[in-house]
Amino acid sequence: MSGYDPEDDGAKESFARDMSYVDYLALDPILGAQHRLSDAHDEMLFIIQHQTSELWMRLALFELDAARTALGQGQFPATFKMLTRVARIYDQLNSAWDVLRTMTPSEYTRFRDDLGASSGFQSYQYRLIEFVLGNRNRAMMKVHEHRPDLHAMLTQELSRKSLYHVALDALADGLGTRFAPEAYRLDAPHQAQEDVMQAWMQVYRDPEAHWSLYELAEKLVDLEDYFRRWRFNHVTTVERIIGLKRGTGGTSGVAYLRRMLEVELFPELWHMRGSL
Ligand code: HEM
Ligand SMILES: N[C@@H](CC(=O)c1ccccc1NC=O)C(=O)O
Repeated sequence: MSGYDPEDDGAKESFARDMSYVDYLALDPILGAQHRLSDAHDEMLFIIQHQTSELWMRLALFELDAARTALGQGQFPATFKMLTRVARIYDQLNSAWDVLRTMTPSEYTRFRDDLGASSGFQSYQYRLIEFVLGNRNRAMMKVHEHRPDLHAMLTQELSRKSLYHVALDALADGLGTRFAPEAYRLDAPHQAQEDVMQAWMQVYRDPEAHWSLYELAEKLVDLEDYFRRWRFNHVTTVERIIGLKRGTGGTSGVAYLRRMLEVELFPELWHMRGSL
């Protein structure tokens, strides 16, 4: 495109008084926030990988919260669209591990000590996502006590119904039934309930009769499937990079992360499949 001058083409070029791309996207704070603590080349990758993950998690939270509201109002198509978007976000996060995996243990050790006791274990957005979905463990909030604002955000989330609780309301309404209160505990991980499992089985045995609930169930399973892949990619990357060392956050590291692979967000949706 030799000789091309955007001005001849009508491109606006003076932004002294108008909002520009840089202004709108707040690129100064965002692109000025990569503060390496070492001179290790790979630390830049490490920081950006985490910052981009946190940005995608921000969007995931935004969508999950809106999906929860829409579902509470019986707006199934809008809910499905947002849940599909969250699954796509996880697809993005899952692919991103391929970039981080280019870092070897030799390269990571060059700056690991500089990380101190900081760890993804302290990602409040990750914990909020778990809380919104229904995996609620108050013990995970303790690391945020030094930040009353973040602690309050997590506490506030525990006072609301989880996305799964709202899905169970929709399920109960659709089938004209009610579930025992154990299904609705606000501040504990959701435990599989027999009545809920029976209800989902009713839906799967006659999908045509309960199409919206059937679609909702599959969206939730899809979401959990992607979420599980994220956990698996994380633990595999961690093992590849630090082996069985303890985590900077103080946990057993890979052993802890393997244990987390067993978490079930929507247990009845997985358990009932073997009985169909
Ligand atoms: C070199 C790469 C990485 C290593 C070696 C690593 C290591 C670890 C370890 C050992 C833990 C357990 C907690 C601890 O004691 O520190 C952990 C937790 C965690 N990490 Fe990473 N991690 C890496 C990359 C990432 C990335 C890219 C993210 C994306 C945000 C992330 C997010 C998390 C989260 C959310 C937890 C808490 C998981 C839970 O409680 O279930 N990590 N990580
Ligand atoms: N827990 C990691 C350190 C780590 O990965 C980390 C450190 C600071 C900020 C984010 C991190 N990512 C995930 O845990 C480790 O034990 O090496």
